[in-house]
Amino acid sequence: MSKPKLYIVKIGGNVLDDSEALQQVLFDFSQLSTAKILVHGGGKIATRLAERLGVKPEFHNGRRITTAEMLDIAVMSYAGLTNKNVVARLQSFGVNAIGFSGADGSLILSKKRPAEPIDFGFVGDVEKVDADLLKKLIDLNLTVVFSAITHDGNGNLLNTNADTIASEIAIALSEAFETALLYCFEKPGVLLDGDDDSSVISELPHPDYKNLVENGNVHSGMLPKLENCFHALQAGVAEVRVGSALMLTDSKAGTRIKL
Ligand SMILES: Nc1ncnc2c1ncn2[C@@H]1O[C@H](COP(=O)(O)OP(=O)(O)O)[C@@H](O)[C@H]1O
Ligand SMILES: CC(=O)N[C@@H](CCC(=O)OP(=O)(O)O)C(=O)O
Repeated sequence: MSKPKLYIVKIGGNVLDDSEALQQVLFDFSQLSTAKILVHGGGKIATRLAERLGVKPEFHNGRRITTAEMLDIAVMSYAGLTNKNVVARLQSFGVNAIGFSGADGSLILSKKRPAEPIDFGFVGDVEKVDADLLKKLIDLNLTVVFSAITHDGNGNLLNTNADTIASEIAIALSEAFETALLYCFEKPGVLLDGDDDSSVISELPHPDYKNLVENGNVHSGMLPKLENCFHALQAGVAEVRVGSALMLTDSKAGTRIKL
């Protein structure tokens, strides 16, 4: 018997930061007729909140260093304001959305990243996703909305990259579902030329990706995103695409990642 389809859709910081773009992506998400899970980031919003609160955001090679103060802000911003806004908007579209961090129901357990070679602070690497509980929530017709916060099982919350949360959830649910992992961001796909939106690469197999990295066509946030994509495919996720909200209504939109 074939498995039921499950969409895991991740929305990035620039989309969350643009009220109209967010409304469109959430509406399109609400129209998916199969089971679905939403994962959101919000790095940009947390950085702005930190600045407003007089906390200096710190980064190493573009990746956030989560100090104790920054962790508090991340929890307030991701698991609080952003998560609840997304849930409320989905409710307005008739989706029975329920917002969680990884600590809720212990849905995502993580481990604090070692301080060597670089100390990223209170950052968690995903150890376990409770696929059974997620499946039960899906069976209840609930649409889970995850923020980028997990826990270590010892009472500590940890900041966890939202792209990684999305790929680990997709992997954990791939036994029970035919999983489609969609990374929605502000561009139409992986671009050959970052400044030219018409240069979308429609299919990206791993050898081509390696060439793009060598030639500098793919850089910064797109590097870990694509690493998550290939990891997900290797671990049994059926379909992985990167692109704009158009992917939710058009199966040909965005960049299809291949092994
Ligand atoms: N070849 C490429 N095509 C598209 N975007 C790219 C490319 N190389 C680097 N990028 C950058 O990657 C960013 C997306 O990564 P990131 O900011 O982590 O996404 P998200 O908004 O999902 O968190 C884009 O905003 C863009 O600046
Ligand atoms: C550990 C880590 O990288 N945490 C991310 C979580 C938010 C996120 O992933 O947001 P985007 O998807 O909008 O980038 C951060 O604090 O920036």
